[in-house]
Amino acid sequence: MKNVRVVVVGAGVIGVSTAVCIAEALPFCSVTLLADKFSPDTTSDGAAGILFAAKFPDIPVERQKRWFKDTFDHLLAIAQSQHSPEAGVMLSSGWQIFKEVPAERKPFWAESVIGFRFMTEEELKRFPDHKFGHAFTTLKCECSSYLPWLENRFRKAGGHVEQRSINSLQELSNSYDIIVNCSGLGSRTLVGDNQVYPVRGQVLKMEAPWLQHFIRDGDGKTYIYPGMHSVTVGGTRQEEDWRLDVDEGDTDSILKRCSRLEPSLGHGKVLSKWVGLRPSRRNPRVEKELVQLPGRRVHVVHNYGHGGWGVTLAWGTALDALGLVRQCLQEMPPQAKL
Ligand SMILES: Cc1cc2nc3c(=O)[nH]c(=O)nc-3n(C[C@H](O)[C@H](O)[C@H](O)COP(=O)(O)OP(=O)(O)OC[C@H]3O[C@@H](n4cnc5c(N)ncnc54)[C@H](O)[C@@H]3O)c2cc1C
Ligand SMILES: O=C([O-])CC(=O)C(=O)O
Repeated sequence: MKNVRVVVVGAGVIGVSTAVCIAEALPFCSVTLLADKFSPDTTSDGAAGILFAAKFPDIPVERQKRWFKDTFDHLLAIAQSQHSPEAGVMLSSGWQIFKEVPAERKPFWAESVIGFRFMTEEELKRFPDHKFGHAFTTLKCECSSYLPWLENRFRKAGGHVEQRSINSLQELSNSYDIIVNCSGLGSRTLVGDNQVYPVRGQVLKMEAPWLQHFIRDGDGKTYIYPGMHSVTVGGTRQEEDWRLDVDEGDTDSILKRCSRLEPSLGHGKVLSKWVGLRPSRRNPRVEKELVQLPGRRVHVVHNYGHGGWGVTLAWGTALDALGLVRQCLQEMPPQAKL
């Protein structure tokens, strides 16, 4: 019998991953995935989905390495299985190039990706504005395929899905024993966290099937990511910019910057343009608290604020959130679990 009621708020890559981890690991819990937007309408759906991350300042690097590696290993198994095309997960090789040698020449995730090395002088000749680079094989996880695939896995594990918007956690406190908050930028209003803010990103999908290797400028503003059906080119990182409409000035700038790195893009065709708001925060919030709501104290597990690295860290932080849910269960009085 299912006797503990858990609700996961948010159906982007963080919420769906977290819901799957809980539903599969804790079969005695009844798990509901509740969100106002599902795939294909979440921020996660438009992400390039490359597994790559910058370091958060205040989280022990060992924990960040685990988040990266747990996600990498989980997605690598999918990329190397018959599920790869349906789940939209594939291996992706290429270069990250720098105009100046970065302070940390080797990123913290270098051991987690495949075949990480510094680029040779010969390879760098292709990029005359750049003087240093990384060559490696990582993964690309296309959420417009991955999220429906993962939602299906959630349903198979007995999970329930509900589409609606909530204005406060209080609306859930009578119906659920544990609330897991994966609402991304929505946490600003849902739990009043002003530390989470938007970083606007615009990308284009292009038809250029001859491109097979990714190229990313180390400043994170210009990148070319070949995918399963098109090439994602970008981008922008505009802090505190809430505009969701396509900016044609950004489109021109993206095409100009990317064509400088890969001149053959001039022969590609723009298929679509997209804007998303990264749910950015100085550090992601992956922690639990006991919240006093009118008439009831409720366990809340937070998992949001992954900025530009949500796809990269989704499975790893979902496993941490699962661990926090287990802790909540241990702290609950026995009758609450009946
Ligand atoms: C242009 C661009 C490119 C990117 N490329 C990459 C990349 O290559 N690699 C990478 O790792 N990351 C990338 N990212 C970052 C990535 O998209 C985010 O980190 C990730 O999508 C965050 O996932 P999330 O589930 O927290 O948020 P979201 O996908 O925004 O989901 C939030 C969910 O919460 C729900 N919600 C919010 N408030 C409420 C409420 N009050 N009631 C009910 N439901 C609510 C929403 O409906 C939604 O379902 C990119 C982002 C952008 C914009
Ligand atoms: O930075 C990148 O290479 C892609 C990405 O994660 C983003 O645009 O947020």
